[in-house]
Order: sequence, then C-alpha cells, then structure tokens
Amino acid sequence: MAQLTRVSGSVGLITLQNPPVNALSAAVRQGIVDTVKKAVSDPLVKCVVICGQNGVFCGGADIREFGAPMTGPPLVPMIHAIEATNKPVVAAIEGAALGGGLELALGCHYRIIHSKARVGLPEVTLGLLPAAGGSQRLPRLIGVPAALELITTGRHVSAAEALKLGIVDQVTDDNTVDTTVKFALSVVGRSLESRRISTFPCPPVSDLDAVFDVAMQRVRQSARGAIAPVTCVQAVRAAATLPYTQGMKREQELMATLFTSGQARALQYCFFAQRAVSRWSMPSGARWDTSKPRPISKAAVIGLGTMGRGIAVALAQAGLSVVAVETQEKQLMDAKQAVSGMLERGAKRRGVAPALGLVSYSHNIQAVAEADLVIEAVFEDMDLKKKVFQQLSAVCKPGTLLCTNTSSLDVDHLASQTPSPELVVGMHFFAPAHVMKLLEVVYGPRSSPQAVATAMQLGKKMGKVSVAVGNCRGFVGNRMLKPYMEQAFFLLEEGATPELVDQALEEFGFAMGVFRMSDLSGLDVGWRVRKADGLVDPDATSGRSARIRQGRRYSPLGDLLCEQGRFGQKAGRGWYQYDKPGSRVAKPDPWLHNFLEQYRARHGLGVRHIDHQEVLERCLYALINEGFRILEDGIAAGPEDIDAIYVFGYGWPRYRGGPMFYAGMVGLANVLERLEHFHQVHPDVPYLQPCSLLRRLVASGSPPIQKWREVIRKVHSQL
Ligand SMILES: CCCCCC/C=C/CC(=O)SCCNC(=O)CCNC(=O)[C@H](O)C(C)(C)COP(=O)(O)OP(=O)(O)OC[C@H]1O[C@@H](n2cnc3c(N)ncnc32)[C@H](O)[C@@H]1OP(=O)(O)O
Repeated sequence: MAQLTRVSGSVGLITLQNPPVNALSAAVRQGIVDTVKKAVSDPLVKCVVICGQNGVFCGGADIREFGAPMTGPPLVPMIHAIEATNKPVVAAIEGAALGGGLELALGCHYRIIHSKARVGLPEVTLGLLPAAGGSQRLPRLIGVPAALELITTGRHVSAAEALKLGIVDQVTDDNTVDTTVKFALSVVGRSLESRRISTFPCPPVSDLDAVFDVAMQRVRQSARGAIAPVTCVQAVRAAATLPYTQGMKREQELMATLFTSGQARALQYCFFAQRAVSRWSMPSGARWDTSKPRPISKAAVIGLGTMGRGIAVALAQAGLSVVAVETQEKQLMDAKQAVSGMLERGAKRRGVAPALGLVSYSHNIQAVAEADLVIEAVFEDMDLKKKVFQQLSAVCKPGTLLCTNTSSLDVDHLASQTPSPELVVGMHFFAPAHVMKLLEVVYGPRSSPQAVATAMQLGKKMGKVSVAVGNCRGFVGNRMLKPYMEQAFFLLEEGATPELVDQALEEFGFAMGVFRMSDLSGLDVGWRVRKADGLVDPDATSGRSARIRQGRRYSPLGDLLCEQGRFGQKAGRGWYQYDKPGSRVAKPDPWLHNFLEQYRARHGLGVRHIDHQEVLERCLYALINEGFRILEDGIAAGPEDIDAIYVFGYGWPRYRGGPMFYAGMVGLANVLERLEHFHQVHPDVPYLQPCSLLRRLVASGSPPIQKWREVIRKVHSQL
C-alpha cells in the first residue's frame, strides 16, 4: 500500500507501507500508481516526496511474488510515469533503497539520503538483473564502469559513496523526510528537463569494447557458471550502445531469460533459507522466539592455532573484548603478531580503526576468569579437550558459557566434564574463521535453549550465518562430506583420476573438487580420525579384505598416500603434485597415476570408463542421501539448514541452492532411482542405500521443498 498526505501546504507525501522493508508488492505498486496520479492532478500539490514507512525506503520488488504469475501494475511503466510528471518528485531515502527500490528512486527527479542509509542493485544475487530500468538508468547517471561494477556485484553502497558516485543529490544527518520536503519545495518551478535520467546520454567511455571485455572476463571467472552476472554485463552494454527505448527492450528480453531460470529460483530460495535458519528450533520444542540470549561483552579463546586466531579476530571485529590464551610461549608470540596483522588488514579494508586494544593475551588459563563466554579451540584431541573443559569449570565465574570449536568430537561428552552441561554448546567455525560465513551451533541433549540462543546471537554479531544443529558425528556438514569423499575414493579405484573427479565437480560449480580440497586441508586430518576409529590397517595390503572394514567397502587409498608422507599442499604432494610445499598450484602427478594403476592391479580391480555424470551422481547423491538421514534423525530442523551449511561453508554453488534444493530440482524420484541402482551395484556401501525419508517423500508425490517439514514431522511423530 501507499498513502498520500499533503504536508507543508503543497507537498504531496507518498509513504510506502509494506512492513518490514516496504517491498514493492502488487498492492504497493497499485498504491504508488494511484497516489502519484492523485498528487499530479491535485492543483494544491506543487511537488511530491516519496518515502517509506518505519525508516526504510524500499527493499525492492517483493521476492515472495516471483514464484506466481504477476498481478498488479508492472514496475517499468509505473517508474516512467513518475519520471514523466511535470511536478518535481523527490525520493527521501532512509534505511535502504535496493533493487526496485533504487530503480524507483532513479525514476524520481532528485534523491536525498540519510547518512546511515544504503543503496544498491542486488538483483544479480537473486539470479536477476535490474529490469525496472536500473540497468539503463544507472550507467546514464554514474557512467558505465561504476554502474558495471555495482550491477554485476550487487554491492550495497553507503550514503557517502552514493553521493560521490552521483547516485544521490544530498546526504542528511537530520530527519530525512523533513529535509526532503524542504528540498522539494525549493525546486518547485525549476525545469525538470535535465532531471529525467532516461533522457541522459550514456557518458562516453574511451575504449568501450575493452571495458566490456574485461568486465565479461571478470564475471565469468568469479561467477563460475552463474548466468546472471554475464547477463548483467550484456544489459549494461545495451545502455552504452543503444538509445534508451531500445536498451529497455533489451533489458526486458534479457530479464525474461533469467526470470524463469533454475538459477534464479535457487538463489531466491537461498535468500529466504539464509533468513529461515535464524528461526531455529530444537527437538525439545525450544525455539528462537522463546529463548532469550545472554548478553556477552567479554569472550575468551583457548588455543591460538589457525582456528583460535581467526576466532579471536572475528570476536574482536564484532566489538567484543577478547582474552586469547595459549600455553606455549612461542605459539603465543606468533599468534599475537598474526592476530594483530589480521585485525589491521581487516580494518584497512573496511576503512575503520583496528580493534587491537580489544584483544589481550595470556599463557595462563586463569585469565579467562571474568569471561562471559569461552571458546575452546585447542588441538582436535578428546583427552586434551576434556582437560581444558575441566580446567575451565574450575576457573570460570558461575554461568559462563563454555563452547567448543570441535569439528567432529562429541559435544555432550565434553559437557559431561563440567558441573553445568546446560552451559555447553559447540561453535563450529570454518577456516579461516574470521572470513568464512558459516557457524554450526551444536546443541547436545543437555544444552539449554539459552546457551543455544546466546551462541546464535553471537554468531550473528560476528556476521555469520549461524545454523543450530544437533550433536552427532561430524554434525551436519562433515557428516555429509564423508559419503561424498568415500564415493570419490571408490571412483579412483574403479578407474577415475583425481583430475577427472575434480573437473566434474568444479564444472558443477564447486569452488574446488574433492581432491584439491583434500590437498588443501591436509590428508593427515582424515588419517588421524580413521586411525582413531580403528580403520587404518597398514598390514592389509592386498586381497579383498584389504578393502573391507567392519563389513563395508573401504578404500585405503588416503591411508596409503599418508604413509608416503603425501599430506597435500603443505607437503608439496598429495593427490596432486606442487612445485614446493605450500604452493597452491595443483598439477597432475604421473607418480599418482602409476600408483593408482599398481593399486588396481594388486587388488584385481578392472578399470572402466567413468564420465562426469557418474561422478556427480555418485558423489552428490550419496551426500544428499545422508542429508535426508540427518533430517530423519532430527539433527537439522529443515532442508534450509542443510542447504545454508553447504552454501556458506562447503563451497556448494549458491546458484544451485544447496544439496537438498538441488535434489528437488533434479527430482526426488530420479535421485531415489539412481541411488537404488548404485546400491544394487555396490551393496557393500551402506551410504548408497536410499534413506527411508527420501522414499517417503517420493511416495508422498515429491512435494516442493517448502512442504518437506510436514512430511518430516509425520515421520518423527510416528517414531
Ligand atoms: C519481467 C519481470 C520484471 C519483474 C521486475 C522484477 C524486478 C526485480 C528487482 C528487485 O527489486 S529484486 C529484489 C531486490 N532487493 C533485494 O535484493 C533486497 C533484499 N533485502 C535485503 O537485502 C534486506 O532484507 C534489507 C532490505 C537490507 C533489510 O535487511 P535486514 O537485515 O534489516 O532484514 P532481513 O532479515 O534481511 O529482512 C527482513 C524480512 O524482510 C524480508 N524481505 C526483505 N527484502 C524483501 C523483498 N525484497 N521481498 C520480500 N521480502 C523481503 C526478509 O525475507 C525478512 O523476512 P523473513 O520472514 O525473515 O524472511
């Protein structure tokens, strides 16, 4: 809706009313069309101001409407009508003017912005382009290079930058609407000819082809298969090369190709999934809206290895005072230098002062006595972590939340080391912890809802996408990774190479294939875990039993590489070879190919042709199947939680929505059919046996992902 009132005698004030962000729903668009018409035809109104209710101008088109046939007046003629009026129309931008919201403002004759507001055209992040004239007006207003950058990245711009770029006419620290009303009155009577952006020529660029070639190269490289950034470049090119009306036609054509694409659907799903995970719930019934977080002002980190350092930086950057504890003197000195460096570089990038003073260092665990929350990040060893938790219980003030950054150990077992297990949760960060967006908040059976709420809120403060998950081996992300990696190993045994497997996964859109990722994170990490699990058997060298553990198929390939000291990048060799230890450029390794041949010969394994499709189906469907098991077990509350974890923590291509969304796109019946087939061929691989929840969903007619929770609830209620 939109409301028209007359203020200051002759200003028609149009207020967009659609909480929480005044998105341009059909009703709002209708309201704007009606109120603009009324204001223009009212002789008492000399000028018009458009603002948004509750401190937000407009968050753009209503994304929830995208899935259904369009109703209500379209945006493009609505914005043209505003631009064409002969009374000055001024946008009063508070909070945000994004997407269609900025496009609406660009149709106005002037724009006034509050100093704390931001603007941007983030359509590309939703798989779209600014198709309400944004791709044609912005380049005309601020020039091609700046518009290209903003439109292809979807970056939000501060008020100060918006003024510098020429997107807005004035920045105010005062009441935005009052300032804009005064401004509007001051421009009454001035000619509007020079204020209609659609009539501007596009500012000339010296070597247009070169500018667009570079932009296209940049987006192709960074987008890795995403189509919207490429289409955005094409739309801006239309602005630079065609008259406005033809450019608009091209904008609409390009948008039509994107609007119904699977990528746009996936990206829009991700937008809502990211928000849905903050509304967490636990199987006990505890929920985000009934659990109050505790205030945390002082935090502590125990263990300043790679993870601990990143966590300390993330906490300090969120404005918390941090006590960083490391018992080894040399490690403490190194950490101090590394943390300061990270804080300084981060501050420089963000244009703020580094929070160096917020971090204090100690080699004594007693230093955490006053902390409200402690995050343990010592070496991944249960005995060591147990000792730390026992020490913390003795040292910390009553009520301190004790968190562990373990990536795989039992959070409940650690909780049992303390007299207050309800105050213990996992906070599983991803390396580098100050950069990666994902945080798994792991609750054990005894974690209190308040402890979960506090960790979730702290994650939000650190700018993380925090997902609450139950306690099980590997939690959600690493638990699903296991069957995925297992399939990759089996494919090598059957005839594939690391290059083939990685190429298939990288063409799918992963930032890194499974073997390049394994080389990066270090093969010894998994080796240690497998040793602890009693899976590594150096004496089992040939025969079928060498590839069977606990009655299931097992590939010792990773163990064999580790025995050769091939730990990955840091050793200069792993699944690939590197010029030197620590080098990042992976090269195919003839030694490894030879090793694989010998291994297959020793085990009497026939080599067969494996194509990309099989790599994808075997690896991804095994991973997805485990995702269904996780839902069935109640470890994740819904598919959105799993998808957010994979998109924000595991390099799953966002434009494919996450593994569970992808399963829905492929068709659950197809996933089931392929898993059944693979399980028949490999009956000794339990991960390929289709999970009963998947069968249940297919039997219920493969409902859309938004309806899966109902089926899951039914499964749980029958248990
Ligand atoms: C050929 C066809 C032509 C069609 C032309 C279509 C043109 C499309 C152009 C567009 O405008 S696409 C939309 C572009 N806009 C955006 O991408 C902005 C998205 N929103 C945000 O970035 C943020 O929400 C915000 C506005 C910066 C506010 O952030 P804040 O952290 O304060 O709140 P949130 O938790 O993010 O959001 C609150 C609440 O509002 C929902 N919401 C936000 N924006 C929209 C929207 N544009 N449409 C519908 N709903 C929106 C959000 O989902 C939250 O609700 P939830 O229930 O918690 O999910």
